[in-house]
Amino acid sequence: MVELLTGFSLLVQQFKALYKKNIILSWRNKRSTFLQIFSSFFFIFLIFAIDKAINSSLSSTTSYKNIPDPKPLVFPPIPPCEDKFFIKRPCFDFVYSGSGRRIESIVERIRLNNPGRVIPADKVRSFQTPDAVDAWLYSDPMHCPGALHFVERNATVISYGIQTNSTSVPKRGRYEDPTFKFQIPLQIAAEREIARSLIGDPNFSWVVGFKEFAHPAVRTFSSVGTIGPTFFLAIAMFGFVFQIGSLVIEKELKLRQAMSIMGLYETSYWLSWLTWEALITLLSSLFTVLFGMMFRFDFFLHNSFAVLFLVFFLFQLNMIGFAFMLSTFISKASSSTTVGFSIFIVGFLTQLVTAFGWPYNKSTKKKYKVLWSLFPPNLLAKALSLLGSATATSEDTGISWSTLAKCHKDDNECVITIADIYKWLLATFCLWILLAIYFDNIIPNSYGVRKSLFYFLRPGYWTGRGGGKVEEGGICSCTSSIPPLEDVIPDDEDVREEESIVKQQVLEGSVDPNVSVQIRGLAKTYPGTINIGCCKCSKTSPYHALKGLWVNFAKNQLFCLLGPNGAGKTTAINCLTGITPVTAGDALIYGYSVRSSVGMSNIRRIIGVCPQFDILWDALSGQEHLHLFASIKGLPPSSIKSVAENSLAEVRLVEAAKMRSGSYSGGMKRRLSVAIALIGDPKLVILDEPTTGMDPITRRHVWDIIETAKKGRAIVLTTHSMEEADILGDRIAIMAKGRLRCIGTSIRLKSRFGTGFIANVSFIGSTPGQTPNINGDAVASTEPHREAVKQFFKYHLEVVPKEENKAFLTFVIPHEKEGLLTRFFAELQDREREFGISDIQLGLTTLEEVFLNIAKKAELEIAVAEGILVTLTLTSGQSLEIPKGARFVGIPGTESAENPRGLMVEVYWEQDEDGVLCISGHSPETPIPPTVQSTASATTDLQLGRTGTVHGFVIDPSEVEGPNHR
Ligand SMILES: Nc1ncnc2c1ncn2[C@@H]1O[C@H](COP(=O)(O)OP(=O)(O)OP(=O)(O)O)[C@@H](O)[C@H]1O
Repeated sequence: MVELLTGFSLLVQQFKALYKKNIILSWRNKRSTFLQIFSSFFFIFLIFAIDKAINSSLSSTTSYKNIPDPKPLVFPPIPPCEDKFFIKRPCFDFVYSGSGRRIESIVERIRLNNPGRVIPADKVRSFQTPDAVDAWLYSDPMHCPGALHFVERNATVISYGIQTNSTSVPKRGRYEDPTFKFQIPLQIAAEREIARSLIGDPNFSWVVGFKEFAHPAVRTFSSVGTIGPTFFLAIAMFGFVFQIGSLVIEKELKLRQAMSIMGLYETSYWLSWLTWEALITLLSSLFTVLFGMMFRFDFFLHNSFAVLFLVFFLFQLNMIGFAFMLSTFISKASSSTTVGFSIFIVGFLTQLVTAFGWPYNKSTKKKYKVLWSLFPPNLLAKALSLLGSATATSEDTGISWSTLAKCHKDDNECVITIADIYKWLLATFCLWILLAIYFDNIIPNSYGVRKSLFYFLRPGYWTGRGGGKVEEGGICSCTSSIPPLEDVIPDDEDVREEESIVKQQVLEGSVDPNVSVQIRGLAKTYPGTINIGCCKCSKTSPYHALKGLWVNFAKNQLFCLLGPNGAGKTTAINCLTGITPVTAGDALIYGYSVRSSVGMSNIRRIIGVCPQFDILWDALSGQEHLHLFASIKGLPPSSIKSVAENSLAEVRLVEAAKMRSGSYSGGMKRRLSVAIALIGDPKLVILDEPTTGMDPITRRHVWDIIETAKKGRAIVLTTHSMEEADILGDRIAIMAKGRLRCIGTSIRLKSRFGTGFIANVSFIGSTPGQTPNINGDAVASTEPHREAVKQFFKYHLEVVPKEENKAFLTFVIPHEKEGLLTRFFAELQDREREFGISDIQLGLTTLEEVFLNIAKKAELEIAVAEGILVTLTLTSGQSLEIPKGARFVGIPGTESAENPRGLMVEVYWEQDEDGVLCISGHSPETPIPPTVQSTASATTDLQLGRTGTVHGFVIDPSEVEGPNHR
């Protein structure tokens, strides 16, 4: 036997294998990995394009340009009113108030002497008083950019006033400056003409020049700092959505569960994802900064490379941690895009709020800052705004490693620095990871299993001794009380005997060395839950899926568990593999208890499981699956390759070894699952319906593999194929409704539960060659023959037909009549012509029949216990209400002189595809035999039912068939 790795070396091996799996998955999913790493190029290009558009709209403003040597602006003219942004036509270049000849002449000269353009007379409007101007401006807004108010005080004094619309109005991204555009030209014109008028020289030289400061270009708008947060959030969203998707899909497809059963350490699992995503994030951040530099943004060129890189890296890492945490709440991978989109929208809005200065200012309380900083996009917005304002002008040197913890010298509202943001991002990242692990443990998994809210307070959790204790049901739902399980003594003698052997061994504390698994009264009740929703409460009642199993599985043997759907087979397997906790009882696997966490971790090392549904990664090949599971199992690294090769050869997948399992056929997937279950030489192999979906050739091949695998180990197999059970099973048990109904070898079951021999008699005139005429004469002619044959069977073998129709009769002949059969059939054959028989078929009972009988019996048991009534419609048209499952039913009111005890029918029951019992037909009405005690007169069941239907009365089959008849 191979020595498996343990402890730290196993953890490292598992980590490496999972890390490799993540690399392969990312490589096979190139498009999303490419987007994760390089999407920054696209977004930075967008920022670049937006920046260019903004720059071109700002290029006409002087603040944008470097002005080392400003030009003087001489005689700025009064512009035409149409030049004003947003003007209503007709408009006036200016209006004025004041009266008198001198004022009129001043206005006249302003018009005529306007530099470069004479202002037309109809473009100037006069008013008597300033109040009149105001009234006009108020009632006709936006028809004029400025007004002059003249007052002639005396011959040497003329005063004037100016009004302009000081609102700076934007147009196509530019702003109008009313002071320079309207106010100053009006002022110069008014003063010039007043001076000339007072001096009396109309040509008096009046030169006024304006000159702005020499200044470097000022970038009051940082594209990266302003629109960057949204774009960089979008970049991070790729990684965020892919990460949630990857984690949830492994949960949804139960891949994680499968790895856990194989003995996967949680630490390896989380570490493998974390380190891989950290690497992708690192590359993505590196390229973000490099692309930013490539597009020559001051933001990227002037701030230190390391500072920028850390901002993007820590932010994206934080988002990955956030994704880890959110993934614990999501159960469907398809929801990850919706979650990502919602986070993006919320992030966009909160980043807007952050950009407006809230809550990172001195007046906002600290608690709001703390709360706000818990959402990573807000920290990014703040960091980018700090880095943006640190590179606003060419004078600003940006933020370097040494100024990381310092506020910008002009920032009076500085409450947070880049260094603080780093600390916040790191701290919240750790918080998300811890919360992810915590929620992962306390939120019920797909089997409804979770740990208690305070599981981490148990010392056993940290020491590995007793920390595996789990609970069932949601956190916000209370489980209803579980009704006790009644102690039922099994009907079947073999099951009773098996139970007493196990109980005896438990009592004596003796361990049979030939026993691999000892199941000791294993019971499983799924707790009913009361889910308290916002509008209504939903309640489910507890369900006893396993009602106390006592059984030993021997070594070197295949134990086959059969049972109808819902019998509890998978539940039993899940209890053995630790997927679901047991409610009562225990199971020892090679001496280790499934109830103890230490026992369970030992069990995981010695079992291999092929689950009911294939649990495989579509993107991994068969070979990669085997390498991964062999590593998780702890096989020494040197042996993994050869073990995988042998396994592939065993299941005939060598040629498909390198093909992705997504392209495997159903049968190939099942074979791969069987190979995974057998890897690492497990001492107990559990195969849950391993041959489902296989063609007969492949199935036979897998049977060979299983047969070979029996040596040296115990195998538990569940199947719905009776042939498979018959061929492979050394011991077979049939379960129904959570209990073992029978146990033993195939032959024993057939002889005990098989109905014996089945004889099928068909009649001349009913076969295709002898099709009856349209009136059914030929069929009608079989009636006397059928009666004669029935009498013949009744007389010689004491059997009545199990099934009959116009074409044939089916008789079940019990085993004890075996001795009479040779003579009986010889005679029947001799009288074939006389009886109008066309064919006689005789067959042995099959395991399938045993199965159907047991399943039906269990169903009847439940039906009788529940006392459900169903309606039986007789051929006469009369309806009877009878208990579900009743076989012989007496018809009330049929007593006559001829039949003093009345008439009865035998009801035939069958199970539909859901296993529910329904009536398939009934025998002709026959007189109730005198041996029957319970008749209509003896029962009180004669009254009319609720619906007015008559109740039939149940007759004990033993009274009809006699005590020896089964
Ligand atoms: N998590 C659960 N919560 C409540 N009831 C459950 C749960 N899992 C299984 N059951 C119920 O327990 C019963 C046994 O289910 P189980 O899956 O063990 O049957 P099975 O014998 O494996 O059937 P199949 O042949 O269809 O696989 C079923 O009635 C099922 O509805």
